[in-house]
This record gives sequence, structure tokens and C-alpha cells, in this order.
Amino acid sequence: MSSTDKNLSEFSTNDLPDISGRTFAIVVAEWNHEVTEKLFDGAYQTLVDYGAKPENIIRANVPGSYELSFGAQVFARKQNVDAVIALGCVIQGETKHNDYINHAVAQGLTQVSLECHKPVVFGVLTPNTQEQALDRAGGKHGNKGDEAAMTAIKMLKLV
Ligand SMILES: Nc1c(NC[C@H](O)[C@H](O)[C@H](O)CO)[nH]c(=O)[nH]c1=O
Ligand SMILES: CC(=O)[C@@H](O)COP(=O)(O)O
Repeated sequence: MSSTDKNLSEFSTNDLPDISGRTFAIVVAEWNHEVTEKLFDGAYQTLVDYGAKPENIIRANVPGSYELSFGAQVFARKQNVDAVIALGCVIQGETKHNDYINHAVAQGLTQVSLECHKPVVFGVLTPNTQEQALDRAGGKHGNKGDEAAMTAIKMLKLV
């Protein structure tokens, strides 16, 4: 499906769970921080807008997206954390390095989620260019951070 001129962050907000007592951990990759900070801002604001208490939102940084899996596991194993949101941006370079990172972090986050029986949300941009990244971090295609936060909220209906 083409993304041309689409806001990819449009989502239903019907029948959402009460998250006023829920705790969220947001793990943020520092690589491409000018993008990941925008993802964090979107995720944080979405959680607060839909009822999360600021004091129940934990943030931790990791160097790069490859480290998101370990950072997510640290928080997913904590009994007081209800959901983890992993945010990163892996921009294609000259080699296949981005492919290895993207596959590793997608697989790693899935493994953590299943191992810990807890929602762990993949909020990692995998753009070809910086422009594509910014378009999805509060630009014309929405904010992947908003989407990731809403995904975490909706998954808490299951647990
Ligand atoms: N090139 C990008 C990276 N590279 C760093 C890796 O994520 C990792 O920190 C390193 O391989 C050491 O383990 N990370 C991003 O998040 N985005 C990139 O574009
Ligand atoms: C995606 C990355 O790891 C980034 O450093 C680009 O690396 P390269 O140009 O060496 O593929």
C-alpha cells in the first residue's frame, strides 16, 4: 500500500482500557536522536492524552536500535511495568548493516514480549532517508511514536 500523502497514524480510539493505574516503560535509541526524540514526544503525549499518569511513564535510553531488545527486556521483566514501547530509527546506509539491525531488533523485541508475557511494541522506523524518517516522526505521515503508544494501550485490554 502506498504511503503517498497518507497519515499513517490514524487509529480507532473506541473501547480503550483504563490506563490510569498502568505503568509504561519507553526505551529510546539515541542514534538519530533528532528523530527518536520526536517519536518519544509523540508516544509520551499519547499515553498522557489517553489517561496514563506522568509518574507512571518510565524512560530509558540505549545507544542504538540494536540495544532496544535488551533495554526492553530489562523493563519487561519488572513486575510493576505493564507494557514496554521501544523507539528507534535505523536509516539505510551504504551497506546491509541496517538490515541486520532491523531484523535483529524486530526478532529481539518479539522474543522479549513472548518470554515476559507482556506487550513490547515495535516503534522503530526503518526509512531509506532522513526525510522519510522525519515524515513519520511528526511529519506528513504522522508519528510512529503515537502509533506505538496506542498499540501499547490497546494491547493492555488483553492482559
Ligand atoms: N546506523 C544506526 C544504528 N547503528 C548502531 C546499532 O544500533 C548498534 O548500536 C551498534 O551496532 C552497536 O551494537 N542504530 C540506530 O538506531 N540507527 C541507525 O541508523
Ligand atoms: C544503518 C547503520 O548502521 C548506519 O551506520 C549506516 O551504516 P553503513 O553506511 O556503513 O551501511
